[in-house]
Amino acid sequence: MSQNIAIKADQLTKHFGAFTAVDGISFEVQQGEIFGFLGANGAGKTTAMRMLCGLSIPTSGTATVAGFDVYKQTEQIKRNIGYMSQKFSLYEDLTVKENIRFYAGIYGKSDAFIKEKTAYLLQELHMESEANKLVRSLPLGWKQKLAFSVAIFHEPGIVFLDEPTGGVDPVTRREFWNMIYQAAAKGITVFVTTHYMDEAEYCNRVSIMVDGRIDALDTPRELKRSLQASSMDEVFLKLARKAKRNAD
Ligand SMILES: Nc1ncnc2c1ncn2[C@@H]1O[C@H](COP(=O)(O)OP(=O)(O)OP(=O)(O)O)[C@@H](O)[C@H]1O
Repeated sequence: MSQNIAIKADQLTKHFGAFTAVDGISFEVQQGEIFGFLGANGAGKTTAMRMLCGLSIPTSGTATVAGFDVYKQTEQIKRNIGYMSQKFSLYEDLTVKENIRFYAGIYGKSDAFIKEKTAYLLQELHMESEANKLVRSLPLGWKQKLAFSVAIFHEPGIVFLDEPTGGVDPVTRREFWNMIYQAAAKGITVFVTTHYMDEAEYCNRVSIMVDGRIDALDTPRELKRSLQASSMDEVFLKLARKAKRNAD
């Protein structure tokens, strides 16, 4: 069966001066896959993700995202992906509706598309009565769901999520993951970092970064089997224990 490759990295590397933040990582992510990108604090996840999103030029190595080159085609990458950063970038002093309109406008969507899809989205999120409220006034979990919805509003093929569920309760995280599954079921490739090991179990495949390198990459089931671990928590602890790099 031939599958489409959404993301391909080969020896991708990033130096900051003499420090190697990302050290020759290589992997492929298939279209529609939920790919977990794990690692301890400071392992290099955000740096790697920023290179893949066309936000930071690599020092060496190669990578393509949605078929576009991370050195030469960063604008095409940005148009074809969604990105939810750790400090997810909703405007707190705009309303829910204004935020949606703002981001949809960046991607050049028509007024008709924005109007129809906004109505659908607010209904899906059960946020119709919040439409005209400032984002500042929303609970964190709602903001995160809204930020995710905004990140995929322009219907990209790939979405990058950098610790999208930090700081919210398990029920809200579970609801967030239902949204991720729905996106993946529509064929959107999901590249997600998380520190929650229960979330790692929800991924199709998981890579674990240690000190800038990918130390393990497989399905959660296979990782547990090969490391003789009963949970992803244990897998993570066994690998992360080897880290020499100090977290910030
Ligand atoms: N602009 C920069 N200049 C210098 N060093 C940097 C820069 N950005 C990141 N680093 C360093 O690179 C390393 C990897 O950082 P990165 O943020 O990619 O890690 P991470 O795995 O995403 O961590 P976290 O889980 O805490 O977000 C860290 O030691 C960090 O201090």
